[in-house]
Amino acid sequence: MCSHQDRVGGAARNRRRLRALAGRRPRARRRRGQPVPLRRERAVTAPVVALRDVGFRRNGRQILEDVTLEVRAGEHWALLGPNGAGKSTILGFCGAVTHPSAGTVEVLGERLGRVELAALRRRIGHVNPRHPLDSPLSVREVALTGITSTIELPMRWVAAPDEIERADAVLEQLGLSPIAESRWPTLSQGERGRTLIARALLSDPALLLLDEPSTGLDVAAREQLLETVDALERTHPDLASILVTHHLEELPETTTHAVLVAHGRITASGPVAEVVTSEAVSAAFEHPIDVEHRDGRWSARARRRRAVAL
Ligand SMILES: Nc1ncnc2c1ncn2[C@@H]1O[C@H](COP(=O)(O)OP(=O)(O)OP(=O)(O)O)[C@@H](O)[C@H]1O
Repeated sequence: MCSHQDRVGGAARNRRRLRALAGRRPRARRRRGQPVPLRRERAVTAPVVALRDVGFRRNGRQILEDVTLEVRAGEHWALLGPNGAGKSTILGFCGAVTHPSAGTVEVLGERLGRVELAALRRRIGHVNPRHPLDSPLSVREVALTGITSTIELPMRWVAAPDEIERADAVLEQLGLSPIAESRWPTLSQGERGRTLIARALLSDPALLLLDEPSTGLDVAAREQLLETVDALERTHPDLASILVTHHLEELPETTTHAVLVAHGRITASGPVAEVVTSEAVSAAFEHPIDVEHRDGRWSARARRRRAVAL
């Protein structure tokens, strides 16, 4: 006959054995008075961007109304819609550039209006194809301006050896090492785009904003840029991104969610396969559009409303 102690010990051993079989670790015992730890799934899925009932009014005109959107770590959103729909204005909130006229915007857990925008912007990677750089900085130097959060290299600023090492590691990741010494004015549009992604990553952001990153790229350069964006899912798994485009062909394969905007309102939002459909896209663009999804890539063909009489 076994004692109570033995039975308890045996039960504990059994539990440990069962946990080991299930590949689970024993739960750490919490002392009385210690704070309850965040559950893993809650910590991982806390929104990186949260827009709630956002409105934006300028010069007596309602530009955005009732915009609600949540982007979480590891999600890659596409922001789609016709010209003038309000995409850049929404991106302006996500990038801590613009304050809303109504509703609330939280970026990286900070409420706009209660935080210094410039400090918040330093934690956001922003890829803008109209990057206003004038000096002939090298690719490595442009990437390093991601650390200083400036367009030009600040006077008398010298990168520390570990910063140069980090910059070179990111350039290597993005296939830019062979042109690390090339000067900005001599770069092709595609090389510039990838250099700006390197610059954005150097600020070690939790959020990456890509504002029409394929603008001005030929079809091959566009594919290289999209490959670079797709690789981020592997190299930066917790990064959240929002990409603005008019063209479904410019959606990276790793796009997880999409939001359609028309006339300042969200017309559809959610997992990309549910949102990027012929019906939803046609409704947002107010035009019949056939959407296709093949081999991970999207394409759209606008139908003519009526046959042209010859
Ligand atoms: N600060 C502002 N003052 C006045 N009007 C503005 C302001 N910002 C945006 N708008 C107007 O709001 C509308 C939405 O602009 P926004 O740039 O967000 O659209 P978009 O979807 O990005 O357009 P596009 O695809 O053409 O770049 C446009 O009609 C624009 O003229």
